[in-house]
Amino acid sequence: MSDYDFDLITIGAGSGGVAASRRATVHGARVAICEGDRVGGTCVIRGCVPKKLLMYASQFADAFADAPGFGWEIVPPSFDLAALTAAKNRETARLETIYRKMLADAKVTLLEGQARLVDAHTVEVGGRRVSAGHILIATGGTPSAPAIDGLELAISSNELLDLTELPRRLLVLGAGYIAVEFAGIFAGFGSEVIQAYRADLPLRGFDDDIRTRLATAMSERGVALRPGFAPVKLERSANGIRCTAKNGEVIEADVVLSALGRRPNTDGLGLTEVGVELDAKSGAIRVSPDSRTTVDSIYAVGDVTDRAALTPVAIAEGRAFADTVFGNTPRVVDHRLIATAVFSQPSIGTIGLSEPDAIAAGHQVTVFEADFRPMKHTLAGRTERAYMKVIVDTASDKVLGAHLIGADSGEIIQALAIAITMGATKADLDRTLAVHPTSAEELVLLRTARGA
Ligand SMILES: Cc1cc2nc3c(=O)[nH]c(=O)nc-3n(C[C@H](O)[C@H](O)[C@H](O)COP(=O)(O)OP(=O)(O)OC[C@H]3O[C@@H](n4cnc5c(N)ncnc54)[C@H](O)[C@@H]3O)c2cc1C
Ligand SMILES: NC(=O)c1ccc[n+]([C@@H]2O[C@H](COP(=O)([O-])OP(=O)(O)OC[C@H]3O[C@@H](n4cnc5c(N)ncnc54)[C@H](O)[C@@H]3O)[C@@H](O)[C@H]2O)c1
Repeated sequence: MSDYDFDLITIGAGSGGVAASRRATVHGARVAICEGDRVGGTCVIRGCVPKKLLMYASQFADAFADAPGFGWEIVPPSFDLAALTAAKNRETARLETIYRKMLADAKVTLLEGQARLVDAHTVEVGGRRVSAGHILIATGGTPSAPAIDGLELAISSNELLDLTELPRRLLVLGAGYIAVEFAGIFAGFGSEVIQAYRADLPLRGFDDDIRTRLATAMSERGVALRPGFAPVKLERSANGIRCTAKNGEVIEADVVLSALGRRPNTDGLGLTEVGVELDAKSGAIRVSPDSRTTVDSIYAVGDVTDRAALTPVAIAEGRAFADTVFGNTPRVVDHRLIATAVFSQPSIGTIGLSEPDAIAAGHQVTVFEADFRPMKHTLAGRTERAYMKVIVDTASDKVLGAHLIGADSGEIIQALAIAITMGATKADLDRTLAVHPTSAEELVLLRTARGA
């Protein structure tokens, strides 16, 4: 028995913190977890889960619009955001109860309150001091607020998820995951959505063939895209909120969503005081590949380290930490091959290198692509197309990246990710029998290289 109260104190009961804490108890560690808000963290309470529930709700708009093509007669449907928000709140409350039970079942002590480091082994939380051999920082991130005059008039995704009244006009600022997902969701609900962003296309860093098709699909679905719009000022107007761009362009809306990125939650934790270094630019905790900070007894995982702000990554980092420190099985998470989905409408699934990144990494590439109208859209009368792109290393035939946009891409990419993580070659895709009739079968029917 050590002199410490616990073997591990985790700060933050979100995706990474809960996963690490539970895994540490499997290895016999005595664990406490501190949480200053709701157990479950961003993903469960104000991120992935409620967002996906809202996305499902939004997709009924497509179903109603498509149904007459399949013989259904639809009386004009109506939508009640207050009813949806209440249902969503019930579900997140249910999940929070499950998370609390999971911690209790694993014998993880929950210490409620904002935690702060006192020294390399001591944490203060809820007016009490507790000590541990190791401390894990898993405090996640929070919406960032760049220096834009009057930005406090805008709301973040946290508040948008709790609206009970549908805005007639919604202005979405930004073009990352959160911006495109919520622009699509609220357009489906029936709001007039304008999405304004600095770049030419949404989703910087994604393959350009996906970005251009997303912009087309969003515009066709009624989201008014305003590229080249760098917001500098928000102010109240007679009819709502007026947002002005650097070039003088003005957009007016009833509600403005600021989706201008997220920053690591490090304020007030006492990190630098005990010697934990932060990255000067991002403010994230600096960690080694095995999640160790600049203080030996303190580790950090998840969004607070700004490696890849995704739930499965936070969970994997948390478990790898626990296995390394308490399970005598040193291992690190490979951040090079991360599959991800953007729940835009239509959704995007992607893994591996984009075409420019593959070329920049020194690969000679062969590109295979399929651009087609999904079968369901024929009777529905939709013009929207689906697109799949597979990037292959010409010399080794290995698949370097796959990029999909179209219905169910967020689902399809998970199965493809298994093959690509195993090192699949294009020949492996070619010898796989198709599942017919599906959209996903196009992935094993790609015969002609682009430009061939
Ligand atoms: C709108 C939205 C949608 C998203 N959708 C997806 C998605 O579809 N798929 C996906 O993979 N990812 C998604 N993400 C990202 C995902 O939610 C995060 O990557 C993930 O939650 C990170 O987990 P974490 O453990 O690092 O932090 P978090 O889950 O943020 O947990 C951190 C916890 O620490 C607590 N905390 C902070 N400071 C203290 C303190 N001083 N004392 C005590 N407790 C503290 C917080 O209250 C919080 O509960 C989304 C994020 C947002 C905002
Ligand atoms: N489906 C998913 O997996 C999912 C969904 C939501 C969020 N997330 C995670 O959360 C992270 C954060 O998402 P996000 O959308 O908030 O951030 P992001 O970093 O993806 O996008 C931020 C956007 O804000 C813009 N921006 C930043 N500062 C600006 C300024 N001063 N003026 C104008 N524009 C500015 C950027 O150019 C970009 O378009 C994502 O990177 C992702 O890892 C994942």
